[in-house]
Amino acid sequence: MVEGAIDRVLFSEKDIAEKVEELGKQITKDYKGKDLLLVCVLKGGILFMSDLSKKIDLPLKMDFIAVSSYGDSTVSSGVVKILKDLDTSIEGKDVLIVEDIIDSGLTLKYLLGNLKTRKPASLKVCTLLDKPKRRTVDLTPEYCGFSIENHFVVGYGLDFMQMFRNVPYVFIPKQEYVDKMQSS
Ligand SMILES: O=P(O)(O)OC[C@H]1O[C@H](OP(=O)(O)OP(=O)(O)O)[C@H](O)[C@@H]1O
Ligand code: HPA
Ligand SMILES: [Mg+2]
Repeated sequence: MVEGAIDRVLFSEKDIAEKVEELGKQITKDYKGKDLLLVCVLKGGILFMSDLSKKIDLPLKMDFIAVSSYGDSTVSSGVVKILKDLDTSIEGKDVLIVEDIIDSGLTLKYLLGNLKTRKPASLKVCTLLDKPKRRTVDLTPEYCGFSIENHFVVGYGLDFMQMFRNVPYVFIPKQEYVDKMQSS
């Protein structure tokens, strides 16, 4: 069913699993002895956070925040809204934000600014994908799975019109498919 929507698979399940393992090992080293709190940025970060957390061999906590700037569009509106806030205080904690993708950087810029005011001991970012050429604000993640060109990508948490988040790999959708869905 998904096949009809795919132009090209960018990262296979195996590519992703290997990268997640590598990132998990690095984070395990870097956060040893710290009070690690993973903050998943919903909804896109859910699959990555779930897999990544299993590869971090440390006691850690998790919390979730939901923000939105895209809605059903493939272009950021530039206006970021908190749809669901964290359940707990992050004061004194070593916070690692887990994102599926950094595109313009507007979502993260807003989140970093907002979370910084809550006095975490440290605040860093781990993203599966990064599109550095699309950046409109200056921002570099401490941990990044793959740097990609300016493609709209879908799968492994990333949606197109809220669909395909459950696809276990990352793909570029066919332009005809995107156009057809957006016009219907
Ligand atoms: O760097 P930016 O241009 O801000 O784009 C990146 C953000 O946009 C997407 O989320 P979206 O707001 O679409 O919500 P979702 O995670 O629920 O899909 C994605 O998951 C990132 O959070
Ligand atoms: O390439 C993307 N795909 C899906 N959602 C996104 N949000 C920002 N960039 C993207
Ligand atoms: Mg998101």
